[in-house]
Amino acid sequence: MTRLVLRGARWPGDVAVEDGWVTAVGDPSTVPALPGDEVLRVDGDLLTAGLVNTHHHLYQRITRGWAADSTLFGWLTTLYPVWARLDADDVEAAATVALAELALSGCTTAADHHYLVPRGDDSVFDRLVVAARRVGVRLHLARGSMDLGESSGGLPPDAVVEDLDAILASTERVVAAHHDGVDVTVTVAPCSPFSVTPQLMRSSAELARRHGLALHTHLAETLDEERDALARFGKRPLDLLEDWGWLGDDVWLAHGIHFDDDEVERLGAAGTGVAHCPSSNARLGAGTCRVADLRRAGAPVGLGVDGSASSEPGSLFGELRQALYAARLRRLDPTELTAADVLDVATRGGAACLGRDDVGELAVGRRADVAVWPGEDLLDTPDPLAGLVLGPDRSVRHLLVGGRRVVVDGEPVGLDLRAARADLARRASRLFS
Ligand SMILES: Nc1nc2[nH]c(O)nc2c(=O)[nH]1
Repeated sequence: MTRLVLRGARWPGDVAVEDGWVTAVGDPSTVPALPGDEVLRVDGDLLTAGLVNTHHHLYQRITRGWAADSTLFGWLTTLYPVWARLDADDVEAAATVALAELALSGCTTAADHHYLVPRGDDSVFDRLVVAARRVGVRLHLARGSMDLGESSGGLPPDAVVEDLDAILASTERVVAAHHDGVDVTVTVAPCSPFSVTPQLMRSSAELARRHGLALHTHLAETLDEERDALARFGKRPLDLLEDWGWLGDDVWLAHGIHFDDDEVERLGAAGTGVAHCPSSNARLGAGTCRVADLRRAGAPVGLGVDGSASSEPGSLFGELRQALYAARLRRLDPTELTAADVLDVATRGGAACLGRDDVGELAVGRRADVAVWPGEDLLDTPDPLAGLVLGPDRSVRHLLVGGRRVVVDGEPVGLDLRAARADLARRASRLFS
């Protein structure tokens, strides 16, 4: 197979890619020209490992801007009935646009927590895989689920929850149909403490461990969630999680904001990861994740966009700066999280949350998932990575996933994004007409 060499980058130098893997990184003497090389000039640009998005709800790209000033519970109760009207075509259309936008923002691996199965139609999971293959991004398909409706004390209306047995059977089907652990990785992902039964949490852990799959759920996102857990169970969310057998290094949690010191230590000791979603947390007034404390305690922390209904830009690149700002505001300390720290969270930290050691680093022996960031406006900055994180919003010039070109010259390959957005806008307007 032809070797592809990216030449002329300001950071970290030249990169060679063969058969989907990085085979050399460094100055031109480390990556000498070989006959037959294909060369991609990236003069003055900055290369990073592809960013890893550890939490998203791709379908929510169809409901941007709803319940704009609501808390999580108000936002959810406004949107559940709207989402109940979606069908599998809507989900595929929304996922296609959301994934293309993620790719443009440097994301090569995306975890999608999909817990909405309208009218029991679990072909939505097949459609998410279709969308990911069309765009070319690796998918961690978190088969979400809710089985605690309003009539049983849950937050969601009964119309959007599923039956426990149906959830487990469907999860088995989705694993058999799609899990390969490289391009598509299935995760077992009951939704949140106020939308699931303890039986679903325990059965999901059993199913996941039988197949060697990871577990994912929302936890400690809001004080409303904490009050609900205390009222219904007399326990804090993390204690419930532990009761359900979920405290382990095969688990990562979305948001993970409201942890006390002891809980931070327990998460670190267990190696349980946290998907930090700074824009969504701010948009919903949920709080600020203790990113630096969790990392110091040994818990993997990754970055997540969350759905575009609570994080409208849908840009993983944008979350880098947002994470840095949030951490510094929380502590009133500009050294709390550096640009290098947030890049580490968005790459190696995210990969660790997802249980992967083949992605998340631009290094020999890792998969060739590479983001090429335009660098011409950063030539006057002494620290190009700080300039990248702190600087203006940007999209990738090119994006490689396993050496495949997914974005070229700022455009998704093989997808008419303008037409896909127009189709999605038509579908979205139907929801409020
Ligand atoms: N930010 C979000 N939090 C959630 N909790 C829950 O149960 N669903 C959601 C969601 O869609 N977004």
